[in-house]
Amino acid sequence: MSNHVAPIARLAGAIKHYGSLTALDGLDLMLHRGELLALLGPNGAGKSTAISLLLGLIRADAGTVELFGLDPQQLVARRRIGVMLQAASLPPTLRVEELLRLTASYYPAPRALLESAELAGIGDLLKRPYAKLSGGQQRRVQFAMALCGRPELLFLDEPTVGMDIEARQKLWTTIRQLVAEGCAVVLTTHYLEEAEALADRVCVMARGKVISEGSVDELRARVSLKRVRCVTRLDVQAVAAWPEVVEARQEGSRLWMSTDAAEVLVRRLLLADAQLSELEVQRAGLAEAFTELTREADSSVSDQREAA
Ligand SMILES: Nc1ncnc2c1ncn2[C@@H]1O[C@H](COP(=O)(O)OP(=O)(O)OP(=O)(O)O)[C@@H](O)[C@H]1O
Repeated sequence: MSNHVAPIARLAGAIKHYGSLTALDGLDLMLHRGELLALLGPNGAGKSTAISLLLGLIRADAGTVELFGLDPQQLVARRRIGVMLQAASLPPTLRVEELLRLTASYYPAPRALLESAELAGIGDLLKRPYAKLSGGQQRRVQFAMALCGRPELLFLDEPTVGMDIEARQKLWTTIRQLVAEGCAVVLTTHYLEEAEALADRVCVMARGKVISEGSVDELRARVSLKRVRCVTRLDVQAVAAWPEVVEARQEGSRLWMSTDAAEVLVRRLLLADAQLSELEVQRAGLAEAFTELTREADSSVSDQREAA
């Protein structure tokens, strides 16, 4: 993505304190048109705080926060975005159709009602009262509300929590379609396969800062871990205690391990079990990369504390 084009959203050196707690500690983030950025990080990393700043819901204590080059609290900037937050409190007596019409009325050039409903897969829910829907159905309605204004930028905070597999796949397909049409998306998720499936770029946050940033492939390549799988009689707990094994677990008939010394581990496995079969070695997935990156960030903070 070209960096010469003005970003759609930008945080530069953003700092946010809640009392003595530092929620954002000089956060830098940038997003361009047609780009899907996944914001990952453990609980409390500052993801929702970063989104709240970009939505103009809270103010930064220091640093720059811009939406379309403007202060996010300006209505003209907010009319160009769609939002799906974690907790949505909506008037419970309204029917889905009424909620969608009401939301669309805030935007200058909204989509037709049926188009929004189709994109979110809620065509059959339009006449139903919102409060009577299941959690997953309510999330789909919230998605329809987020996209009904034809936004140039969508904020999706944990969008697929509570959705079944079919609803999640439908949402992913629609997100891809919107991005292909030029819409930018900021996605936060704890489902790493969701970031893996959708993101052009991933920012891993910890303690209010970006600790690693790149494409899914770049993040994977940045960590040295490999994933080893095989069918073996060896005991998972015994293998987990080997020094070259970072993590081990049983998955059905297979033993699954992550390691930073794949060759050493493979030699040891083959020596320990001559009957071992179906051996596979792969580069780490995003999940292992994420765990290793956040663990590195944790240990560098405790090293600094010990040195102080
Ligand atoms: N309104 C608030 N008042 C006080 N502390 C807050 C407030 N909002 C967030 N925090 C704190 O700021 C830190 C960052 O929170 P934030 O919700 O941004 O994290 P997050 O990465 O979105 O976490 P999660 O993955 O759990 O949603 C946390 O320590 C949280 O407890």
